[in-house]
Amino acid sequence: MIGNALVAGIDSATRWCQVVIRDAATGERLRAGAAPHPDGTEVHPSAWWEALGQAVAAAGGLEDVAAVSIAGQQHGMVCLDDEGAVVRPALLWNDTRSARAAADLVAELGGPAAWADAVGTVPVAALTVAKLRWLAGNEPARARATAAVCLPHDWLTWKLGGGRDIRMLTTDRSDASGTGYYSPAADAYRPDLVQLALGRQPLLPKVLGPAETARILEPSAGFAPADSPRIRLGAAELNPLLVAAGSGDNAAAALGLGAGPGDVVVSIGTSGTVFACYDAPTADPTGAVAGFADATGGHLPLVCTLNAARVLDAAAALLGVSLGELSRLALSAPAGADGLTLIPYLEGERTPNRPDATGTLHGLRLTNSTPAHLARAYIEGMLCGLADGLDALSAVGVPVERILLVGGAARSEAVRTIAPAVLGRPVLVPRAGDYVADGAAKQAAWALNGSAAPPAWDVCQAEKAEAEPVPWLRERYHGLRDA
Ligand SMILES: Nc1ncnc2c1ncn2[C@@H]1O[C@H](COP(=O)(O)OP(=O)(O)O)[C@@H](O)[C@H]1O
Ligand SMILES: O=C(CO)[C@@H](O)[C@H](O)COP(=O)(O)O
Repeated sequence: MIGNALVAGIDSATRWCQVVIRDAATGERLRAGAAPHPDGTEVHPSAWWEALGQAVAAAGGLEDVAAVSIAGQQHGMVCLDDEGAVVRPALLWNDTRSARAAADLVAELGGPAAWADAVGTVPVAALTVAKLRWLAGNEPARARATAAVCLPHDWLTWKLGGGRDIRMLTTDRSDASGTGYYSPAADAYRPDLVQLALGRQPLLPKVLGPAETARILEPSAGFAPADSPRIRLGAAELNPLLVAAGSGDNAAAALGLGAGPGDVVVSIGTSGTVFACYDAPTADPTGAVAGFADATGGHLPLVCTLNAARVLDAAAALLGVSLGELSRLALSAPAGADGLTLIPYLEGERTPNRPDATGTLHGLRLTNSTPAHLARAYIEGMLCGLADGLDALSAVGVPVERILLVGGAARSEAVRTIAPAVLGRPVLVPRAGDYVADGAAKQAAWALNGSAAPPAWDVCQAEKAEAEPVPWLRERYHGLRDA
């Protein structure tokens, strides 16, 4: 029974940390706070801890909160020595230096199908397993010093619990499934694949079930971590704080949105992701669909692109306009931008696996060399990349009945207007919200009340956006993408 208990959900994303505090029984949103993370694809975990402290303080602290759960950016490699000290800055999901290592691992196990069978996912640079191989090959001393390997949400959960003994590290199925050395179909680590990547066996976090508790922090035990006075975790007279298992950020978003069978979430944030809650594991040998686990005990087939909202940031910077003006410009140009097409691989690409690719603008003419055409081409190109993700999910048998469009770029009117045309179906656009943090808050409430299912709070009011599909635009894109 959770009465009027409060729960906190934390989203430790690539570029910032967001904290949301809700009523555990009703789901009412009470307070929130945020703080930025440093830029870059290699970040010291202490920066996440610092930001988490600032975000918690901005959200009014956790003194009155009964349970907390942390969702985090997936795949980042956090290496700890046997004393629990960080061995090197974490390599993040969007760091592509491990592309060669991923290709080597794929070949060494016998090809993409062997990986899809083993762990549901074919390694690319993003996956932790590839980063481990990169570490072994490029920083052997640091590889030898690595006594434990964990993920961003695992590390933060452990820090919240005092962060001393590496044997106390925990993770959950959803985030473990993004390492490349955990099989969500078998619900087990694959130590042989860790051995293949690193040449030895570091300690791996214990994998908790979706509603399990990672730690209970007793006030009398003085649980406020000494190195972060900004996290005001509670005074002695207050109740214990339950720390739930946490999850990967996309799994938390699915939980926060209440995505059900037939729902596909298209999230346009720092990463572009297309994913669905699904009842069976997937094993896509093409590598397009990663066979991740969700945060409820099921599966989360997912396609991830590196080029999403930041493509629009780049377009706005190029044109010297705000994001609002970029949207207005794009909507003033015709569908297809009079032949102007962007292949949006500005950061290389993960799906398709082209880590060294660059972006290309095709079809420039005098008539379409305008800010409006350029704005339209950037948005259409970015959306074409995500539409390919939708096709890839369908190809592995995932039903697509409703599309939920979320993420920072869904705030753009042009994105909301053009998305149904490019994706070829109507989209539901939930009101802008912190769905990852909301999912984490639901998980905290679930662990707290010990019920069979997560709370059914409805935090997601959505509007429908419809448009005439433009299949010719995608055909043109495909021709240029594969040229
Ligand atoms: N109105 C807008 N138009 C286009 N992009 C936007 C708008 N508002 C925010 N964004 C972009 O959304 C991105 C952040 O998305 P978000 O989903 O919050 O991030 P993350 O994936 O890191 O959690 C940023 O690149 C930001 O510029
Ligand atoms: O790598 C993936 C999914 O496989 C990314 O989705 C990361 O989990 C980072 O997410 P954001 O910071 O964009 O939310």
